[in-house]
Amino acid sequence: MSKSEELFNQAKEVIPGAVNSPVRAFNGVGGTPVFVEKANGAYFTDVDGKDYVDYVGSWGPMIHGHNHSAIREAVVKASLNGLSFGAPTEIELVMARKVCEMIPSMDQVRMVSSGTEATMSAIRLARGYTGKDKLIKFEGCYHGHADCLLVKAGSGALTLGEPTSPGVPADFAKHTLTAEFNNLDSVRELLEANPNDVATIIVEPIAGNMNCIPPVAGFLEGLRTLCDEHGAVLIFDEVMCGFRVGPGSAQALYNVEPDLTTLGKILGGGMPVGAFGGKKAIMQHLAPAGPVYQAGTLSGNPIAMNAGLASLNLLAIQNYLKPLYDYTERLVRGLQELADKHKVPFTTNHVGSMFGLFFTEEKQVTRFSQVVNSNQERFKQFFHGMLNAGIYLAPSAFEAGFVSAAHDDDTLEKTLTAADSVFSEL
Ligand SMILES: Cc1ncc(COP(=O)(O)O)c(C=O)c1O
Ligand SMILES: NCC(=O)CCC(=O)O
Repeated sequence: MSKSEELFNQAKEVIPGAVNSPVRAFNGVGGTPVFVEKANGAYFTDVDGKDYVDYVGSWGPMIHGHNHSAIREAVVKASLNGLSFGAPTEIELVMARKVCEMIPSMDQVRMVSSGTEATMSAIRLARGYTGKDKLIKFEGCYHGHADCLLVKAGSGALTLGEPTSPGVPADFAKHTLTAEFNNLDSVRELLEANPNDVATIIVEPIAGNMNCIPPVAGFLEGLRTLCDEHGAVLIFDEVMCGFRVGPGSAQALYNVEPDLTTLGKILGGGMPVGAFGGKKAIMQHLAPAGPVYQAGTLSGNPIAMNAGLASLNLLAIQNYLKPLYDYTERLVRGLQELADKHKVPFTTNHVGSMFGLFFTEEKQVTRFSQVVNSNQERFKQFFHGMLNAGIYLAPSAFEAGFVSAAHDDDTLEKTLTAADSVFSEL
């Protein structure tokens, strides 16, 4: 038995499903999750000493590669002054200015400790600001595990077959309306059927929790217009795509300004950080400036802020993201060529350094239903073949993949060599 298997069996005794977050389990692909010992650059090493080229990157934060010296040094240096104070610090001001400067639609920002807290708080704020209760989200989008957002959710909820979680009271879920991603008519219908009731529309501007689906032309612009027409707050959940598709995030890439933005992952450089922010007129409703309550013992934690600032500062380096985009393009093109060579029905999506792989006859995937109908069995075989060859992809067909600044020609060659052999056996 491998050490991972041994640890997995022991962990099942004291941790539900042996993991502290369901997506880490291999329920969607079968088998035993790999227990990690350490990580460096584009690789991690498991407890049995095997190295993997990592395309999960801790589910997004590791855009600079694992164990980046600038971030590690920022953490070590900050830790010498104490770990948490529960009182304001200068680094919080520096970090807030940095975020608002990089994302100009954000006049003000509040730091939290996870993406879940960010979206949950942004929704409460939108409801408090508008005095309305209903929200619109999109089937297959995941915004963390707050009750009102675990309705037809993506990511692990979808992988485990419980997109609407038991434990969410029907009285809460009834305020959550779900539309189809990339389908403006489905949103318009909901708004018309619920006049003056919709507080907010929350969307991942690039869907990354139902595999990877970019917005079709006009979709985000259309949401902006519909929100303006119906007095609803537009929230872009950029927890995943924020800073990954450009320093200004998806809203800069597509040139559409939301009212509120939620952030996480890259924002903390690997430490637990989330944030929400946006127009001052809305943010001023937040306690203690206004009446909508939101709080956190460790919010704005000095170690996390220093790690996050180091992460954001790296993104400011000239042309920093270009090599990641080039790598991602070469990766998906290479995989497509190999799939074609071995006559495996397959297509890909990518934006910036996010990508999605689909085992399907469809030429282009733009809708949730196409993802759900793609060949899950093929994905599982592909996943395990790649894992065996030392290439770590997300253990689910409903997750985006990520490239980091540490991926290079060598990791690309390893990946494509492995894929050539795995596709040949599908
Ligand atoms: C788009 C999006 N929003 C919110 C979340 C929730 O963030 P967290 O897991 O940090 O709570 C995630 C990922 O988990 C995400 O991908
Ligand atoms: N795309 C899925 C996530 O980012 C979630 C990570 C987690 O729940 O551990």
